Amino acid sequence: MLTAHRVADIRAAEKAAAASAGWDGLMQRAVAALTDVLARVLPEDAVPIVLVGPGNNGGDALFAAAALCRRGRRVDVALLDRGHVHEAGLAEALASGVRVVDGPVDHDHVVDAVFGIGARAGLDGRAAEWAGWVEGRRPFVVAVDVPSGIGVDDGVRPGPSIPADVTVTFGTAKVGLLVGPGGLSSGRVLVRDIGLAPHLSAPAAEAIEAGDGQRYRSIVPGPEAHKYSRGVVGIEAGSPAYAGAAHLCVAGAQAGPAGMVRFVGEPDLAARVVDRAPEVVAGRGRVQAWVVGPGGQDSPDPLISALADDVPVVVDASALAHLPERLRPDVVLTPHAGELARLLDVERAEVEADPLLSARRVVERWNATVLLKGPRTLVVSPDGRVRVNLSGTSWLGTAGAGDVLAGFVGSLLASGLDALEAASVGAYLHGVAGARAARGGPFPAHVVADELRGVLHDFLEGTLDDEEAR
Ligand SMILES: NC(=O)C1=CN([C@@H]2O[C@H](COP(=O)(O)OP(=O)(O)OC[C@H]3O[C@@H](n4cnc5c(N)ncnc54)[C@H](O)[C@@H]3O)[C@@H](O)[C@H]2O)[C@@H](O)CC1
Ligand SMILES: [K+]
Repeated sequence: MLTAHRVADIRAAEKAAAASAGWDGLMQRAVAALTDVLARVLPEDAVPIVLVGPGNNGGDALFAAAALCRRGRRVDVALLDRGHVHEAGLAEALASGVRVVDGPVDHDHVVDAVFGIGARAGLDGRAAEWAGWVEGRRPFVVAVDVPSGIGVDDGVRPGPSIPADVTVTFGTAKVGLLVGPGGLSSGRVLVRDIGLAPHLSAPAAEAIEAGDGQRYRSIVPGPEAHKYSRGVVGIEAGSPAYAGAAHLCVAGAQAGPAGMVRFVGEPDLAARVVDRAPEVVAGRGRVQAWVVGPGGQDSPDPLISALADDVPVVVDASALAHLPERLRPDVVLTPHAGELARLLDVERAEVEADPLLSARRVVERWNATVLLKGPRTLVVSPDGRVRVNLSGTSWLGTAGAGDVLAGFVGSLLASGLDALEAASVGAYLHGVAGARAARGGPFPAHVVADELRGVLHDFLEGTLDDEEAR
C-alpha cells in the first residue's frame, strides 16, 4: 500500500526522527536518495538546471547537485533569491563545480527544488516565470519532494505550477501528490525512505499497489464454499434506452468473486440478459449486495427497494438522482465529477479543482462511502479513510466502463469486503484491466469485463506486474 500523509504529520515525524538522526542526518538521507534518482533518470551527458528556492527543499537539491558534479557531471543552478538560500548547500555546490546561472535557457532537464512541504499553493514572481518557461519548453522535470505550486495537502493548483515527470518524495507520499490537479502534475511518484516510518501517524490517504493482493485473500472461496457462501449480487440496471448497461453491469459482476448474479428489470430486458449470460437468475431473491442505477429509468424505486434489504448497495448513474436524506457507510455512491457536482449543486469545475474536498462534502452530507470516478478515482469513507486509485489508462474514458465497474464493485461487496475496500479494490483492478485491454489499442467496455477475471487472479496470486498497473 502506498501511503500519503499531511504536512503537519510529516513535520511531527521528522521532528521525532531528528531526535535520533539529527536534522543534518535526515537531510543527508534525503540528499542521498535524491542524488541516486537523479543519477539514474537524467542522461549522463545532459546538463540539467536545478531551480532552487529559499528553504531546505532547495538545500536538498544543492547538496545533490554537488554530489552529481563530484561524479563528473555538469550541473547548472538558478537561485530564486540569492538573499534566501540554503547557504551550506550553496557553498558545497560551488566548491564542487556547479555553475550558477540566471535562469533556465535551453535546458531539457529540470530539477524543481523551488518549494517543498513548506509551500503555499500557487507561484508568483520569478517562480511563476520559471513555471511559464517550463510550460513553453516542456523539458523533463524531476520534482524534489513535491512539484512546486501545488497544494501539498490537497493537490489544488490555484495558479502557475511546475508539473513533473518524476517526483522523488521523502519518507511518505504527500496527499497532494496523489489527488486532484496535483496528482496529475506529479508524474511518477518515487517514495524514498529517510527513517520516518516508525514516527508516522495513520496515513491521510492510501493507494493500492500490485503487491497488495495478499490482503484480500478472504474473497477466494475456501474448500467448504458454495455459491451462496460466496455471496449473491443483485442488479437492477438498464432500460429500453440503455439496454447495454444491464449487460455490462452483469459482465462486471460476473468477473468478480460473488457466486451468483440476480437481475431485476422489465421482462424483455431480463430475458435478453439471461440469453447473453445464462448463469444469471432473473427476479428478486436474497442478495448480499445490490447494484442499482446503471443505464436505469429515472425512478426512485430501485434504490428504495435495495435499501430496504439492509445489505450494501452500489448507487450509480440514474439512481444518484434519488438519494434519500441520509444513507449508511455500506452504501457506495459512484458519481463522476459531473454527477457529484449535481449532488452538491456546484459547477463541475469546482469538483475537478478540489476533488477530495468535494467528495468529503458528499460523504458528510449523506453518511455514505463515495467513489468519485475520474483520472484519479477517489474513495472516501465516512470513517475518514481515503483511497486514491493510481491504476488505469485514459482509454477507460469509454461508454459503459462505469457500468462494468459498478457491477464489479457490487460483486466485491457481496463477497464480504467492506465498502471502502470493495470500492478501492474494484477501482484499482478495473484500472489495471483497462490498461491491459489498451495494449491492443482502443477497446469497448465489455473487453474490460473480459480482462477483469485474469487481473483479479493475478492480483490475488501476487503475480500482477507493477509496471502495467500504473
Ligand atoms: N524537515 C526535515 O526534516 C527535512 C526536510 N527536507 C526537505 O525540506 C523541505 C521542507 O523545507 P522547508 O521547511 O524549508 O520548506 P520549503 O523548502 O518548502 O521552503 C519554504 C519557504 O518558501 C516560502 N514559500 C513557500 N511557498 C511559497 C510560495 N508559493 N511563494 C513564495 N514563497 C513561498 C516559505 O515562506 C518558506 O520560507 C522538504 O520538502 C524536503 O525537501 C529533507 O531534507 C528531509 C529532512
Ligand atoms: K519542489
